[in-house]
Amino acid sequence: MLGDAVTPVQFVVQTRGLTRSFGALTAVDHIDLQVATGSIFGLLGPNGAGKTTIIRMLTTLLPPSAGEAWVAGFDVLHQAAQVRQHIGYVPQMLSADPDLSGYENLLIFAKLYRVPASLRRVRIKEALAFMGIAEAAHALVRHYSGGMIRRLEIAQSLVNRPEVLFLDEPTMGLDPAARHAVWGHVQSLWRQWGTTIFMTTHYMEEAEALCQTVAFIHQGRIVKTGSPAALKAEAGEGATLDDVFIQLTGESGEEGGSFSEASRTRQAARRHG
Ligand SMILES: Nc1ncnc2c1ncn2[C@@H]1O[C@H](COP(=O)(O)OP(=O)(O)OP(=O)(O)O)[C@@H](O)[C@H]1O
Repeated sequence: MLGDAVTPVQFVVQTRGLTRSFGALTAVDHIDLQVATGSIFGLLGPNGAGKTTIIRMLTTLLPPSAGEAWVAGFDVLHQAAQVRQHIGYVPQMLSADPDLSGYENLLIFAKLYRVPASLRRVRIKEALAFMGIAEAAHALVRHYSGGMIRRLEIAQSLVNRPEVLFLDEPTMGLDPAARHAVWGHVQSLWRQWGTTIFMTTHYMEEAEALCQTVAFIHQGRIVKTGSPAALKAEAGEGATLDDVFIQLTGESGEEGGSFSEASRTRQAARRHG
């Protein structure tokens, strides 16, 4: 929780040789990462590059096959409970219950995170207001738009005031207006609370709008790290971040069957059928 860390750390996420295999497949291959405390960091890469697997290891949901990782100063393997107390995680898949109100969904998360009963109401109201959905707090989530559901899911992860917030494809399947609204709320969260954001995205425009540092991952390996501006300059005059993506991975960030498929899945799911 904010202000609750044992010692302030310069790098709120650090990995050394982090590796995860599934049978013969090495999905994440000896990753060394350092994410500065208080920054917005973007992990970029094509479908199947290993982004979600990295997030799942950093959020203690999946044990590494080899290597080490620390989040908020705690070892993900040996201090998993402490890591969980200091993070929020918004997965790609839907995590809100459509048959409950927004308030009720947040109450479940507040209990899961063991927010003291006396603080729950305040924390929930604060998170709903922060994400701009206070007025819909008592409506059933099945009546929310896709953008509102996404903002609710982020609000859910804020009730324990996380030091680091992991967002896996935060605007997947949203229309441009809803996407911009999510960006605005993520930016104010970062500005006002100083929360470190660790996100993945396929949208290069999103990475440019939000991230100070990005790392490109391809076939389980980090192939380039830097600021969007520096990487574009290095790629050549007039290069866009999409050009950098194509140069490094041989694929386009926003096209391709599997991405479209994933996007459709999220769009279909966002209104809960
Ligand atoms: N539980 C699992 N069992 C077997 N293979 C897996 C498992 N989880 C992921 N993989 C494989 O590991 C590789 C990396 O997957 P991962 O989901 O991390 O990629 P990604 O970059 O997040 O892609 P996406 O954008 O589709 O989420 C893929 O080849 C995937 O099929």
